[in-house]
Amino acid sequence: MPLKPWLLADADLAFDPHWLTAEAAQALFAGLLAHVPWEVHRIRLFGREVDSPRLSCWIGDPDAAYTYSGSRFAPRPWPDALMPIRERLSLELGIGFNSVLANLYRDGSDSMGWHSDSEAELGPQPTIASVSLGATRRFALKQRRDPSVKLAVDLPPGSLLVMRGDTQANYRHALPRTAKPVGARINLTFRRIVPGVRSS
Ligand SMILES: O=C(O)CCC(=O)C(=O)O
Ligand SMILES: [Fe+2]
Repeated sequence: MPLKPWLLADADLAFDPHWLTAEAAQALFAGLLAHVPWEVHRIRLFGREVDSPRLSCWIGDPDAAYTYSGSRFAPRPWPDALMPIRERLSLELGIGFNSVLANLYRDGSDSMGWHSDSEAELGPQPTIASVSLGATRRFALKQRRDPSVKLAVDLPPGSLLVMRGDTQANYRHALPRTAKPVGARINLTFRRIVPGVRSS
């Protein structure tokens, strides 16, 4: 099924609920769960350093160093299982993705707060390709200028959400916690770090 555009003012979003087959999504989920060196990243929240409420791993080419939530991460090497995914995304979207942030939400109490992926290393109009695996969780977008302009959507396993153009400049997004009993979810956000650019 092709990527379908999603209409949201001043954003550029596209979605394919079945980018991977159920079998491929399940196999990738199991492989990454077992083999990615998951760690707790520290994030800055209201001026204080705290553990982020999820497990993460920053993966990328050696020159794709990245600052995330105020901390600088040297990327881990690419696991074999991600190479075909990276290839296919780069071909389909015409972007040389050189890094991916993998997040593991162990259950409904793991989450990601409101943010936009607007670090200087990503350039002014970054294309971010988000692949979801495991449990379905709700993803939310909220316009910066008028927070009543918002969208929430369930991201099922095997789905691909592409955020590009001015989406990061005009919107924040989040993966809210949920009281519903849910299993583990892995999300992969493929990015292109512009070599040589770094934020302060
Ligand atoms: O888990 C998600 O769907 C979103 C992850 C995200 O926003 C990020 O990695 O920057
Ligand atoms: Fe994000």
